[in-house]
Amino acid sequence: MMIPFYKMHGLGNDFVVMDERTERFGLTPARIAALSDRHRGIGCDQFVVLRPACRAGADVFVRFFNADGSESGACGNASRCVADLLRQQGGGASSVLQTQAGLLAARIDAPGEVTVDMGPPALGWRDVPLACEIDTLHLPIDGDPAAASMGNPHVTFFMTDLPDPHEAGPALERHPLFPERANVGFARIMSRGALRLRVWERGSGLTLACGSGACATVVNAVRRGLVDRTCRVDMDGGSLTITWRAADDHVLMTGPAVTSFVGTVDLDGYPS
Ligand SMILES: N[C@@H](CCC[C@H](N)C(=O)O)C(=O)O
Repeated sequence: MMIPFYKMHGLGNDFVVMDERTERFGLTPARIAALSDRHRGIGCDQFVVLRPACRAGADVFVRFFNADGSESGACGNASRCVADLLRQQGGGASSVLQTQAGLLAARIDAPGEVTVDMGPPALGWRDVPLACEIDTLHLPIDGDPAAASMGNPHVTFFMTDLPDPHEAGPALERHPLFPERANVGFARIMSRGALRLRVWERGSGLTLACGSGACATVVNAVRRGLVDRTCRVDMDGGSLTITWRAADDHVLMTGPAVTSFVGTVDLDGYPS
């Protein structure tokens, strides 16, 4: 069964996008993990599945899966890519994405440049979630990290020297305090308006950029009084501009969305 897909990326955080709006392809977690494999499959950090929207006002229902086949409620970089894909397919300059974490409004600022309203962060211990009642601004873990949910769980370490995320990332992702695992951000404050970030992503490992991680890091940095509400986030793959709007508590993320190529894949060669 030959199935079309889009290969897209936001700052090098790369995606396979499959459109199941008219037909289902049997995309089980095992099949998604196999397709995401960089050596034996197509290869991507996240696998994105489009389905028909079932909420009023939404244009499409978007599901995000990590390279290991696990599902996430949010993916900032992929949200920008899907909004730009809808534009390429004849949609307008704005769209509404239905996700597991709620409705996200997206606006095309220019072709390939997108702002997504990622909604308000969730800052309660149950929201992240954490395993027990703890102040999310100071977790009892070496390095005094903070936690926040942007529809997915993030923990942020503020440091003067950034470590190699491969060293501490895997153990922190599965720390007992995070019952659903966590995305682990290592951030260095550069000024009130800029920070440097590397993220070890739950289910995918180190990526070149993490949109929801950039949002969570700015939220945590603002809560700690370290940066202003609009902040540039520099990652290995490039920069995003994040604004945590005081008026309504929403987090806005602006950055690029790129289509690398369109292809087809024979799904019969992959486990079902
Ligand atoms: N790359 C993403 C986040 C993808 C999901 C994450 N790994 C999770 O499991 O929550 C982004 O750009 O936000």
